[in-house]
Amino acid sequence: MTVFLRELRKTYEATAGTVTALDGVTVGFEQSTFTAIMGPSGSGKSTLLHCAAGLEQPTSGTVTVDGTVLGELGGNELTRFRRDRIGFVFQDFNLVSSLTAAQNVALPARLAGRRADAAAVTAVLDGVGLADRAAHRPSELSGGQQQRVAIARALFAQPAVVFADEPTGALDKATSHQILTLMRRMVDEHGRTIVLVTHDPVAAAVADRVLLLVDGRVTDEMAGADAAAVADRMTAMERSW
Ligand SMILES: Nc1ncnc2c1ncn2[C@@H]1O[C@H](COP(=O)(O)OP(=O)(O)OP(=O)(O)O)[C@@H](O)[C@H]1O
Repeated sequence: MTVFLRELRKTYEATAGTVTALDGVTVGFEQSTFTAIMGPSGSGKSTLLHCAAGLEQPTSGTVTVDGTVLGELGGNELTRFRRDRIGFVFQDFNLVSSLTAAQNVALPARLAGRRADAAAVTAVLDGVGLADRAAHRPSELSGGQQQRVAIARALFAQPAVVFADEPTGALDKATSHQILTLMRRMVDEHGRTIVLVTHDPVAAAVADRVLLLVDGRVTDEMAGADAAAVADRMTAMERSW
Protein backbone atom coordinates (compact mmCIF):
# COMPACT_ATOMS: atom_id res chain seq x y z
CA MET A 1 0.00 0.00 0.00
CA THR A 2 1.61 3.28 -1.08
CA VAL A 3 -0.47 5.48 1.21
CA PHE A 4 -2.41 4.37 4.26
CA LEU A 5 -4.55 6.58 6.47
CA ARG A 6 -5.52 4.99 9.77
CA GLU A 7 -8.31 6.37 11.97
CA LEU A 8 -7.59 9.93 10.86
CA ARG A 9 -9.31 12.59 12.92
CA LYS A 10 -8.96 16.33 12.59
CA THR A 11 -10.74 18.88 14.71
CA TYR A 12 -10.47 22.65 14.62
CA GLU A 13 -11.19 24.96 17.51
CA ALA A 14 -13.36 27.69 16.04
CA THR A 15 -15.10 30.59 17.79
CA ALA A 16 -18.43 28.76 17.62
CA GLY A 17 -16.91 25.58 19.12
CA THR A 18 -15.06 22.50 17.94
CA VAL A 19 -15.41 21.55 14.28
CA THR A 20 -14.79 17.92 13.38
CA ALA A 21 -13.41 17.96 9.84
CA LEU A 22 -12.29 14.30 9.77
CA ASP A 23 -14.07 11.78 11.95
CA GLY A 24 -12.03 8.58 11.79
CA VAL A 25 -11.01 7.95 8.18
CA THR A 26 -9.25 4.67 7.42
CA VAL A 27 -8.36 4.16 3.77
CA GLY A 28 -5.47 2.97 1.63
CA PHE A 29 -4.23 3.93 -1.82
CA GLU A 30 -2.40 1.26 -3.81
CA GLN A 31 0.42 2.06 -6.18
CA SER A 32 -0.61 2.77 -9.80
CA THR A 33 -4.17 3.62 -8.89
CA PHE A 34 -6.25 6.73 -9.48
CA THR A 35 -8.71 7.61 -6.70
CA ALA A 36 -11.21 10.46 -6.68
CA ILE A 37 -12.64 11.89 -3.46
CA MET A 38 -16.04 13.54 -3.67
CA GLY A 39 -18.50 14.88 -1.14
CA PRO A 40 -20.54 17.91 -0.19
CA SER A 41 -18.89 21.23 0.57
CA GLY A 42 -17.38 21.11 4.06
CA SER A 43 -17.28 17.29 4.19
CA GLY A 44 -13.52 17.28 4.84
CA LYS A 45 -12.06 16.58 1.39
CA SER A 46 -9.34 19.24 1.45
CA THR A 47 -8.53 18.46 5.08
CA LEU A 48 -8.10 14.80 4.16
CA LEU A 49 -5.79 15.65 1.28
CA HIS A 50 -3.75 18.13 3.35
CA CYS A 51 -3.32 15.64 6.21
CA ALA A 52 -2.40 12.83 3.81
CA ALA A 53 0.19 15.09 2.13
CA GLY A 54 1.73 16.23 5.43
CA LEU A 55 0.63 19.84 4.88
CA GLU A 56 -1.54 19.66 8.03
CA GLN A 57 -1.21 17.50 11.11
CA PRO A 58 -4.14 15.26 12.06
CA THR A 59 -5.45 15.56 15.63
CA SER A 60 -5.07 11.79 15.90
CA GLY A 61 -4.49 8.81 13.64
CA THR A 62 -1.60 8.09 11.32
CA VAL A 63 -0.58 8.73 7.73
CA THR A 64 1.90 6.29 6.20
CA VAL A 65 3.45 7.11 2.83
CA ASP A 66 5.79 4.61 1.23
CA GLY A 67 6.33 2.93 4.63
CA THR A 68 7.10 6.17 6.49
CA VAL A 69 4.77 7.42 9.22
CA LEU A 70 4.59 11.18 8.67
CA GLY A 71 3.82 11.96 12.34
CA GLU A 72 7.13 10.39 13.38
CA LEU A 73 9.20 12.81 11.29
CA GLY A 74 10.66 16.02 12.69
CA GLY A 75 9.86 19.34 10.97
CA ASN A 76 12.87 19.36 8.65
CA GLU A 77 12.59 15.65 7.93
CA LEU A 78 8.93 16.09 7.02
CA THR A 79 9.75 18.99 4.67
CA ARG A 80 12.42 16.87 2.99
CA PHE A 81 10.17 13.82 2.80
CA ARG A 82 7.34 15.85 1.29
CA ARG A 83 9.64 17.37 -1.29
CA ASP A 84 11.03 13.98 -2.32
CA ARG A 85 8.07 11.62 -1.98
CA ILE A 86 4.84 13.62 -2.21
CA GLY A 87 3.56 15.70 -5.12
CA PHE A 88 0.76 18.22 -4.71
CA VAL A 89 -1.26 19.97 -7.41
CA PHE A 90 -3.43 22.96 -6.46
CA GLN A 91 -6.52 24.37 -8.13
CA ASP A 92 -4.81 27.70 -8.79
CA PHE A 93 -1.54 26.15 -10.10
CA ASN A 94 0.72 27.93 -7.53
CA LEU A 95 3.51 28.63 -10.00
CA VAL A 96 6.15 31.30 -9.33
CA SER A 97 5.33 34.07 -11.82
CA SER A 98 8.91 35.33 -12.27
CA LEU A 99 10.25 31.88 -13.20
CA THR A 100 10.01 30.03 -16.52
CA ALA A 101 8.17 26.72 -16.83
CA ALA A 102 11.49 24.85 -16.63
CA GLN A 103 12.61 26.84 -13.58
CA ASN A 104 9.28 26.18 -11.85
CA VAL A 105 9.67 22.45 -12.44
CA ALA A 106 13.24 22.54 -11.10
CA LEU A 107 12.43 24.73 -8.09
CA PRO A 108 11.65 22.02 -5.48
CA ALA A 109 14.91 20.23 -6.31
CA ARG A 110 16.84 23.49 -6.11
CA LEU A 111 15.21 24.36 -2.77
CA ALA A 112 16.38 20.95 -1.57
CA GLY A 113 19.92 21.98 -2.50
CA ARG A 114 20.14 19.69 -5.50
CA ARG A 115 21.01 20.50 -9.06
CA ALA A 116 18.09 19.78 -11.37
CA ASP A 117 19.38 18.06 -14.46
CA ALA A 118 18.28 20.13 -17.49
CA ALA A 119 17.63 17.05 -19.61
CA ALA A 120 15.41 15.59 -16.87
CA VAL A 121 13.45 18.86 -16.63
CA THR A 122 12.95 18.85 -20.41
CA ALA A 123 11.88 15.20 -20.30
CA VAL A 124 9.19 15.81 -17.68
CA LEU A 125 7.93 18.90 -19.57
CA ASP A 126 7.89 16.79 -22.72
CA GLY A 127 5.80 14.22 -20.83
CA VAL A 128 3.08 16.83 -20.27
CA GLY A 129 3.33 18.07 -23.87
CA LEU A 130 5.15 21.32 -23.08
CA ALA A 131 8.74 20.80 -24.26
CA ASP A 132 8.35 23.84 -26.53
CA ARG A 133 7.16 26.08 -23.67
CA ALA A 134 10.06 25.48 -21.27
CA ALA A 135 11.27 29.08 -21.48
CA HIS A 136 7.80 30.63 -21.06
CA ARG A 137 6.70 32.33 -17.86
CA PRO A 138 3.27 31.49 -16.35
CA SER A 139 1.73 34.72 -17.73
CA GLU A 140 2.71 33.55 -21.22
CA LEU A 141 0.86 30.24 -20.79
CA SER A 142 -2.83 29.29 -20.84
CA GLY A 143 -4.52 27.98 -17.68
CA GLY A 144 -4.30 24.41 -18.92
CA GLN A 145 -0.63 24.82 -19.80
CA GLN A 146 0.07 26.30 -16.37
CA GLN A 147 -1.61 23.33 -14.71
CA ARG A 148 0.46 21.00 -16.87
CA VAL A 149 3.62 22.76 -15.63
CA ALA A 150 2.35 22.29 -12.06
CA ILE A 151 1.79 18.58 -12.77
CA ALA A 152 5.29 18.30 -14.24
CA ARG A 153 6.65 19.99 -11.10
CA ALA A 154 4.74 17.55 -8.89
CA LEU A 155 6.05 14.57 -10.86
CA PHE A 156 9.66 15.71 -11.23
CA ALA A 157 10.98 14.11 -8.03
CA GLN A 158 9.28 10.77 -8.90
CA PRO A 159 7.03 10.96 -5.82
CA ALA A 160 5.27 7.96 -4.31
CA VAL A 161 1.94 9.75 -4.68
CA VAL A 162 0.47 12.90 -6.20
CA PHE A 163 -2.42 14.61 -4.42
CA ALA A 164 -4.49 17.02 -6.51
CA ASP A 165 -7.02 19.40 -4.94
CA GLU A 166 -9.59 20.31 -7.61
CA PRO A 167 -6.92 20.56 -10.32
CA THR A 168 -9.49 21.26 -13.03
CA GLY A 169 -11.66 23.60 -10.94
CA ALA A 170 -10.35 26.72 -12.67
CA LEU A 171 -10.34 25.29 -16.20
CA ASP A 172 -12.91 25.06 -18.99
CA LYS A 173 -14.39 21.74 -20.03
CA ALA A 174 -12.04 20.96 -22.93
CA THR A 175 -8.93 21.92 -20.96
CA SER A 176 -10.14 19.91 -17.95
CA HIS A 177 -10.49 16.91 -20.22
CA GLN A 178 -6.87 17.30 -21.38
CA ILE A 179 -5.61 17.51 -17.80
CA LEU A 180 -7.62 14.48 -16.69
CA THR A 181 -6.46 12.46 -19.70
CA LEU A 182 -2.88 13.41 -18.85
CA MET A 183 -3.33 12.27 -15.23
CA ARG A 184 -4.95 9.02 -16.34
CA ARG A 185 -1.98 8.38 -18.67
CA MET A 186 0.46 9.03 -15.81
CA VAL A 187 -1.21 6.21 -13.87
CA ASP A 188 -1.63 3.77 -16.77
CA GLU A 189 1.69 4.28 -18.54
CA HIS A 190 3.99 5.42 -15.75
CA GLY A 191 2.58 3.63 -12.71
CA ARG A 192 1.89 6.85 -10.80
CA THR A 193 -0.45 6.95 -7.83
CA ILE A 194 -2.94 9.83 -7.89
CA VAL A 195 -5.55 10.98 -5.36
CA LEU A 196 -7.83 13.70 -6.66
CA VAL A 197 -10.43 15.82 -4.88
CA THR A 198 -13.17 17.00 -7.20
CA HIS A 199 -16.77 18.23 -7.33
CA ASP A 200 -17.09 17.12 -10.94
CA PRO A 201 -18.57 13.66 -11.68
CA VAL A 202 -16.88 13.75 -15.11
CA ALA A 203 -13.49 14.17 -13.42
CA ALA A 204 -14.27 11.49 -10.84
CA ALA A 205 -15.24 9.03 -13.57
CA VAL A 206 -11.65 9.11 -14.86
CA ALA A 207 -10.55 7.49 -11.59
CA ASP A 208 -10.49 3.76 -10.80
CA ARG A 209 -12.31 4.34 -7.56
CA VAL A 210 -14.47 7.10 -6.12
CA LEU A 211 -14.68 7.64 -2.35
CA LEU A 212 -17.58 9.62 -0.95
CA LEU A 213 -16.94 11.69 2.13
CA VAL A 214 -19.81 12.96 4.30
CA ASP A 215 -19.28 14.76 7.62
CA GLY A 216 -15.63 13.68 7.76
CA ARG A 217 -16.31 9.98 7.14
CA VAL A 218 -16.00 7.77 4.07
CA THR A 219 -19.58 6.66 3.56
CA ASP A 220 -19.44 5.02 0.16
CA GLU A 221 -17.09 3.75 -2.48
CA MET A 222 -17.56 3.10 -6.19
CA ALA A 223 -15.25 1.29 -8.58
CA GLY A 224 -15.13 1.94 -12.30
CA ALA A 225 -18.22 4.17 -12.28
CA ASP A 226 -19.08 6.38 -15.24
CA ALA A 227 -19.98 10.07 -14.83
CA ALA A 228 -23.74 9.41 -14.83
CA ALA A 229 -23.44 6.80 -12.08
CA VAL A 230 -21.26 9.12 -9.98
CA ALA A 231 -23.71 12.01 -10.48
CA ASP A 232 -26.66 9.75 -9.51
CA ARG A 233 -24.92 8.62 -6.34
CA MET A 234 -24.04 12.20 -5.41
CA THR A 235 -27.64 13.33 -5.94
CA ALA A 236 -28.99 10.44 -3.86
CA MET A 237 -26.49 11.21 -1.12
CA GLU A 238 -27.31 14.92 -1.07
CA ARG A 239 -31.03 14.12 -0.85
CA SER A 240 -30.55 11.87 2.15
CA TRP A 241 -28.12 14.30 3.73
N1 LIG B 1 -8.64 26.23 9.61
C1 LIG B 1 -9.88 25.89 9.94
N2 LIG B 1 -10.47 26.33 11.07
C2 LIG B 1 -11.72 25.95 11.42
N3 LIG B 1 -12.47 25.13 10.68
C3 LIG B 1 -11.95 24.65 9.53
C4 LIG B 1 -10.65 25.00 9.10
N4 LIG B 1 -10.39 24.37 7.91
C5 LIG B 1 -11.50 23.66 7.63
N5 LIG B 1 -12.44 23.83 8.59
C6 LIG B 1 -13.76 23.20 8.64
O1 LIG B 1 -13.60 21.81 8.50
C7 LIG B 1 -14.64 21.26 7.69
C8 LIG B 1 -14.05 20.56 6.48
O2 LIG B 1 -13.43 21.52 5.61
P1 LIG B 1 -12.75 21.13 4.22
O3 LIG B 1 -12.17 22.37 3.64
O4 LIG B 1 -11.87 19.97 4.42
O5 LIG B 1 -14.04 20.65 3.38
P2 LIG B 1 -14.17 20.36 1.82
O6 LIG B 1 -14.95 19.10 1.71
O7 LIG B 1 -12.82 20.39 1.18
O8 LIG B 1 -15.05 21.58 1.36
P3 LIG B 1 -15.17 22.31 -0.09
O9 LIG B 1 -15.73 21.27 -1.02
O10 LIG B 1 -16.15 23.40 0.17
O11 LIG B 1 -13.81 22.77 -0.46
C9 LIG B 1 -15.55 22.44 7.34
O12 LIG B 1 -16.63 22.45 8.25
C10 LIG B 1 -14.66 23.64 7.50
O13 LIG B 1 -15.43 24.78 7.86
